[in-house]
Amino acid sequence: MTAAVGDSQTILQTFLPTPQGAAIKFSCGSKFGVVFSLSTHLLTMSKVLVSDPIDQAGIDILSQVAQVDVKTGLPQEELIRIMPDYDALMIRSGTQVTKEIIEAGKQLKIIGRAGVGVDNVDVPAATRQGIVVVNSPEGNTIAAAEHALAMMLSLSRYIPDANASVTSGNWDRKSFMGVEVYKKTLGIVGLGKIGSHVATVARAMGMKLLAYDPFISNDRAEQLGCRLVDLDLLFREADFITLHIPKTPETANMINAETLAKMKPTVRIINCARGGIIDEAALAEAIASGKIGGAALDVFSKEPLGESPLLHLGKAAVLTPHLGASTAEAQVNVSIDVAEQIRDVLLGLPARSAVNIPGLYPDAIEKLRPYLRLAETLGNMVGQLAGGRIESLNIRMEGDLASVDSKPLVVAALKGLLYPALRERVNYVNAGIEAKERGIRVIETRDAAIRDYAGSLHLEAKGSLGDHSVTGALLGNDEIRITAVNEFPVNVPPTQNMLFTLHRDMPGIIGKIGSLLGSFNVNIASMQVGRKIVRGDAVMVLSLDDPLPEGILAEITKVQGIRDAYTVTL
Ligand SMILES: NC(=O)C1=CN([C@@H]2O[C@H](COP(=O)(O)OP(=O)(O)OC[C@H]3O[C@@H](n4cnc5c(N)ncnc54)[C@H](O)[C@@H]3O)[C@@H](O)[C@H]2O)C=CC1
Ligand SMILES: O=C(O)CCC(=O)C(=O)O
Repeated sequence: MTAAVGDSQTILQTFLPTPQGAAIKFSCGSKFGVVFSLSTHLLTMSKVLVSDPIDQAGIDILSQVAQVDVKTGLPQEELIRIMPDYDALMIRSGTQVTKEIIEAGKQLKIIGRAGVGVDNVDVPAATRQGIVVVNSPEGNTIAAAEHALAMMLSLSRYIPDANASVTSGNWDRKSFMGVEVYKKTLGIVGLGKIGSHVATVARAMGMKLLAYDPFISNDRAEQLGCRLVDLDLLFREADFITLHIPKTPETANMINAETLAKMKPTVRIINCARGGIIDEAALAEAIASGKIGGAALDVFSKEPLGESPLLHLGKAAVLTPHLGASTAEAQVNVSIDVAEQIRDVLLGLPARSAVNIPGLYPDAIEKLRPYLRLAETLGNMVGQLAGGRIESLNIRMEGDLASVDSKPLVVAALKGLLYPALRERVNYVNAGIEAKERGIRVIETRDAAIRDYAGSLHLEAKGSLGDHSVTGALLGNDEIRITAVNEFPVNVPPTQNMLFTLHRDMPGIIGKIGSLLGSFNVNIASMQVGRKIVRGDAVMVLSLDDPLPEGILAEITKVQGIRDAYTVTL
């Protein structure tokens, strides 16, 4: 059930994921008011669990709209136990959000990661359950880049060991002869946000820059003063190598015994990205045996690190406990960024940095919002017309829509298509995956030449009970119009209770349907017939004030000339 006050109604119906309850927006003087969940007839405030240390700035934002419980360092079993109470979970890198925790989150609508990497969240499990996962893609970029640079300089000048030596009462100037970074070659693996900032600063320090990133253009690399090369060449030529990539199946163990063997014996490796990108045993062995110069590591395969050969490498290794994002500024940034998104989702608004909603970025949403409603309505209608098992959904973007990013429209159409089967369990997060799991083939086509309306959408569902199509467009003020049903032209707004008939266009048929509905006390609000030729096949679309009583469809199909009849409830 979804209930809303004032203008938030549409937004809530459209965007609130898995609303086991309903969200109500109240105005109470603060910017957003308070969010309540209405479940089993009880009005309760939304609850957010913060399970890692998060800057107070974010907690203050969340407290305006929800009850916030800060409970850090909880064991998995305890998290699983308390998860059913919460609508949102906010974390840093400490909490491992496993499938079990997600499945326990029966009310959970959003997981907010106050940082970049979401590798501590089982995103596929969250997606499957329709839970939005958001992160803060830029809040700690500078902090992480500066940490990598600090690590590079610390390692090249042995600062941690020199400091330990002085604080132990020594004055040893011979043991800490370092190297300069000026005119040395820095190999940057991953030229995204953090890698780019590292490049900018390293260039200013007079370093020569090589970069490997298969998803970055030569132009962008050139702008940053980097030469894009293949990984092999980067490994062979770099004096320093710094990693700024996510951990993925492709990047796991990217630095291993074999790749280490290609590197200069003086090379120093910096990893402030993710543990597991380096084979730690192979790295420790390469440093201990003098095959490479050293390493500075902020991230590890297992955190906390515990016993490891990396602990016994003296000044050739600089280790920090995942501090890349640990600056006052970054923690405020990520906390606010993620708290705002959690607040928005609890209020039924879209999240700006959802990692598991395909193509639904704020700009796209704003531009497409009326068309998303259109796609969802048409999906819902065509699904109900087709009935049975849907084998494929063909979505044709027509007119102006032929040139827009179709992903959000496809997701919206699938959400509508699956709504009759899954009700509130389907949302923008899981519509794609739910369709795929049901074996529904999605075919997208475009036709800019169809110009009956500025932009229209045509959906055709092929299913076990037959094929049906609906076309729709928007009138000037964003009003939805159904403009064709099974290729028969009509012009009707969608309404809550609709009846469609496929029939032969012949005298008296409309009257018969009217009388029949009247005999069941069903009031007709409007009626329209679409036909291509006089006395040929036709479609009748009726808007009804009341839902059709049980059994009446069968009666309608007995009327002479009626081939089929369908109800659609929106
Ligand atoms: N130590 C810490 O506390 C922090 C660590 N990080 C980590 O730093 C890493 C980079 O973060 P951002 O720069 O914000 O991400 P980003 O997404 O802006 O950049 C990542 C880059 O890696 C590239 N890439 C992906 N797969 C690749 C592959 N197989 N080979 C080469 N390049 C590949 C992408 O094209 C992209 O340009 C992430 O793993 C993130 O989790 C981020 C913040 C703090
Ligand atoms: O939350 C943290 O301190 C870690 C940050 C991080 O690793 C990330 O943002 O990817």
